[in-house]
Amino acid sequence: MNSITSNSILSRSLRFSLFANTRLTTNTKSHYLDFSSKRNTSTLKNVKAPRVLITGGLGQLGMAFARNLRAIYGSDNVILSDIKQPSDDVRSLGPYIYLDILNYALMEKAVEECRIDWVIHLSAVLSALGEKNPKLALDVNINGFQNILEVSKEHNLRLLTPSTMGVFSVHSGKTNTPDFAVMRPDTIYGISKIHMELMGEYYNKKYNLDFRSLRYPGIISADSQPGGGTTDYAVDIFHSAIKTNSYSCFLKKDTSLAMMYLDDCIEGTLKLLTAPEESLKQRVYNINAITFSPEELAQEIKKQWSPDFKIEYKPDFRQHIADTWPNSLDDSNARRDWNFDPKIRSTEQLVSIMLSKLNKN
Ligand SMILES: NC(=O)C1=CN([C@@H]2O[C@H](COP(=O)(O)OP(=O)(O)OC[C@H]3O[C@@H](n4cnc5c(N)ncnc54)[C@H](O)[C@@H]3O)[C@@H](O)[C@H]2O)C=CC1
Ligand SMILES: CC(=O)[C@H](N)C(=O)O
Repeated sequence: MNSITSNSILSRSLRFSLFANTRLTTNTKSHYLDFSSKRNTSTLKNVKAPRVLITGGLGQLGMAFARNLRAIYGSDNVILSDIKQPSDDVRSLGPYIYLDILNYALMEKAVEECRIDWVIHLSAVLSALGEKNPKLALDVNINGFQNILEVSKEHNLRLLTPSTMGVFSVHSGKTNTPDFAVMRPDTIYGISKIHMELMGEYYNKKYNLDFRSLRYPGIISADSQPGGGTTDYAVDIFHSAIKTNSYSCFLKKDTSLAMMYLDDCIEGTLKLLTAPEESLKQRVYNINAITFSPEELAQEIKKQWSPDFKIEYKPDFRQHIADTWPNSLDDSNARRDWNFDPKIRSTEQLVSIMLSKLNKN
C-alpha cells in the first residue's frame, strides 16, 4: 500500500502559477477551470470545478493525482477508485469508491451517481506483470479500457489515459523516438496500450470524444511503490540503498532507459488534461525527461549516499523487455502544443531529490 503524505506534489510556486493562469474554457458541457493557458484573468465567477474520477487510484501514481487535483478542484470533486482495500489515510483524504473497470454497470452507476465530468483512467496491468499473466493484462487493459471508453462516450466525459514508452520496439529507434514511429511491441502491455491509443483516437474522430493520452517513460516516485513494471528497479534501488546499502538489479548495467520524476509526470499530465481542445494537434503525445542506465544511477547513488553502496546485476526476463524500449523520446510536440516542461532533467537532480525525500520518511 502506498504511504500517503499530506503535501501536494505540485510545488507552491507551480500551484500559484496554475491558479494565476486560471481562465474559463468554452467546453460545451459547462464552464470548467482551465489551468493550461498563459493568459491571466481576474474573474472566476460562474466557474464550475469538474468532477474527476480516478480509476486504479491505489497504484504508484493514483494518490499523487488525487492530491494535486484535490488541491486545485476541492477534495469532494475528486473521486478515487480501485479494486483494492484503501487505508484509513486514503479514506480520510477524500472520497473513495470500489470500482472494478471490468464491470460496466458498476462504472456507469459510479459516473452517474458521482456526476463525473472527467476520467483519469489509470487501471492497468504493467509490462512485467503482464508477461506473467497475459490473460489478466488483456482483460484489464483491453476489455476494461473498452468499458471506460464506452461510458465516456455515453456520458460525454473527458477521458485521459496514460500510455507508455512500452508501445515502442526495436523497430522504433532507440533515441529521441518520435510520436509517430513503427510500433511492433513484444509485450502484451505494449500491444494493449497501442489498442488503447488507437481506440481513443477512433472515438475522438467518430464520436467527438474528448480523449487525451501521453506516453510516459519509467516513473520514479518516493512516496509510492511501482506495481509490476520493467522500470521498477529505478525506484527499488533507492529503498534498498537506504536499508542495506546494496542492490541486486534485474537489468544489465548498461541498459539505458527513458525515465521521469513523478512531479514532472503529474504536472505534464495535468497540463494536457486542462489544455484547451483547440491547442491539441494530436491525441497522443510523447513526454521525456531523463536517460540513465543502472550503472549510471548506481554511480550517482554512491556519490550522494555512500561510496560503499554495492550493486550486482542479475538480469531476468525483464531484460528482454527493456532491450526493446527507447532511451529517450522526442517530446517536441508536447512542448509546442501544451507547454510540457519537466524540471528534473539530470540523474544528479533525481538522486538528490529521491534521497532527501526517502530520508525524511
Ligand atoms: N508507473 C510507471 O512507470 C508508468 C505508468 N504508466 C501508466 O500509468 C498508469 C498508472 O500506472 P501505475 O500507477 O504505475 O500502475 P500500478 O500498477 O501501480 O496501478 C494500477 C492499478 O490498477 C488497479 N487495477 C487492476 N485491475 C483493476 C480493475 N479490474 N479495476 C480497477 N482497477 C484495477 C490495480 O489495483 C492498481 O492499483 C497505467 O495506465 C500505466 O500503464 C505508463 C508508463 C509508466
Ligand atoms: C514504462 C512503463 O510503462 C512501466 N513503468 C513498466 O515498466 O511497465
